[in-house]
Amino acid sequence: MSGTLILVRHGQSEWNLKNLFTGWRDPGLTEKGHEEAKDAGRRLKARGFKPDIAYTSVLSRAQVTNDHILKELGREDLETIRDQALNERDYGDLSGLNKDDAREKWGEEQVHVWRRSYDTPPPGGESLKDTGARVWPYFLHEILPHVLRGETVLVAAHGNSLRALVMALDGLSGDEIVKMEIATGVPIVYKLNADSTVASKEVLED
Ligand SMILES: O=C(O)[C@H](O)COP(=O)(O)O
Repeated sequence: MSGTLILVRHGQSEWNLKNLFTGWRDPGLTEKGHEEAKDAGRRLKARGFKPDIAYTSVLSRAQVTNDHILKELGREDLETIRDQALNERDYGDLSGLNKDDAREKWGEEQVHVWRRSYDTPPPGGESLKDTGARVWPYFLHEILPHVLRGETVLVAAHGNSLRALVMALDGLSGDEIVKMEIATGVPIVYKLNADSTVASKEVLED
C-alpha cells in the first residue's frame, strides 16, 4: 500500500446557483458552497485524514474550498500549490451563458454532448479529452510522486478537471464517463498501491 489521494470538487459557486456555464470564469462560492466546503473538511477530520500537501487550481472557488478544508483540519499553514493545469474545463463561447437558454438554442442533446461527452469540445472550448491532456500529465509529474512516497494529498478542483482524473484512475471508457457526475464538496478518497494502481476508492457522502 502506498499513499492517499483526496479529490474534492469546490462547493456550490454563484454561477452554479445561477445555472451558468462557468469554465475559466471566476465567481465565488455561495453561502451553501462555503458550508459544503467546511463540511468536506469536517468529514475528512472525522475520518482522521491529515494531508501532507494540497493542490488546487488558479480559480478562487477551488482555492477557497481548499482553505475551508485545511482550516477544519487545523492545517491552515499547509503548503498549497496552485496551478492552472487543475482549472475547470474551458467552456469557451458557452462561458457565462445560462444552461437552460443554451438547451433552448442548440437542443438538449447537443448541450448534453458538450457537457458530458469525452471528445466533443464546446465551441471555442475544451473537450474532456483536452482537459485530461493537461490534468493527467500534471497529476503524473507533480501529484502522484507524493502519493507514491506514502503521503496524503488533497486536490481541491472542479467538476470536469476531476472527471478527467477519475476517468483515468478508474479506467473508464469514453462511453462510461458520460454518466459520471462529481458532487460539490463530497470528498473522494483513493488509496493507491505502490505501482500506482487503485487499491480502494471511497466517496465520503453523508
Ligand atoms: O464550468 C461549469 O459550468 C461547472 O463548473 C461545471 O459545469 P457542467 O456540469 O455543465 O460541466
